[in-house]
Amino acid sequence: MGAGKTTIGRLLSQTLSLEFVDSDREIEERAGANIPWIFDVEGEEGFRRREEQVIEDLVQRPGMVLATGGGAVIRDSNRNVLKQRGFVVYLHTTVAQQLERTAKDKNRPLLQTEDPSAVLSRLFALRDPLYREVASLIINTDKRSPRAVVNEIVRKLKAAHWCD
Ligand SMILES: Nc1ncnc2c1ncn2[C@@H]1O[C@H](COP(=O)(O)OP(=O)(O)O)[C@@H](O)[C@H]1O
Ligand SMILES: O=C(O)C1=C[C@@H](OP(=O)(O)O)[C@@H](O)[C@H](O)C1
Ligand SMILES: [Mg+2]
Repeated sequence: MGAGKTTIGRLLSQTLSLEFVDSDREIEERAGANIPWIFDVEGEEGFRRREEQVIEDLVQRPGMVLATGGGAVIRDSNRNVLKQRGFVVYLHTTVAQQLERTAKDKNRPLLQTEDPSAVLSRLFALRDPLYREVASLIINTDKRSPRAVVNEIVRKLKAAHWCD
């Protein structure tokens, strides 16, 4: 959360003239409800079920940029299809930077707690190995503009022959 998946994914898609989809937005559209509502009513488990279905569907589409939510890597099935179908970029970010970037946003239910820093640190410890397992590329986003990050991703995509 706050690594910049949505922001950088959108900018990357514009740069490459590809369709952009954010799995969180797709979940909200299909549910006709926002993420805080889904967490309230169905719990995190209900949200993860929806997320798995949406990712399974979206990875079938060719030639697109997909931004997932930060917890998508928890499920083996998501990691498998992402790895199989995509060039996966892990946007690596420190907890301090994540905190700064998410502080004012009330739309992340997991961070609506007394101590979001502790939550982010715990999630980072659990998820960092999973992001590494699925990543084709790891990029540090701390103190770097979205444009600089996108330019580096494009360079690496070209080197790996994923785009011209
Ligand atoms: N590299 C960056 N530098 C500065 N601000 C950023 C950067 N990437 C994202 N942001 C800002 O941080 C916030 C969270 O970004 P977002 O794209 O929603 O992250 P994610 O989808 O990974 O949770 C947004 O306000 C966005 O403008
Ligand atoms: O890390 C997580 O578990 C989550 C991250 C969120 O997406 P972003 O990573 O885009 O903020 C969103 O999917 C949901 O609030 C849960
Ligand atoms: Mg996002």
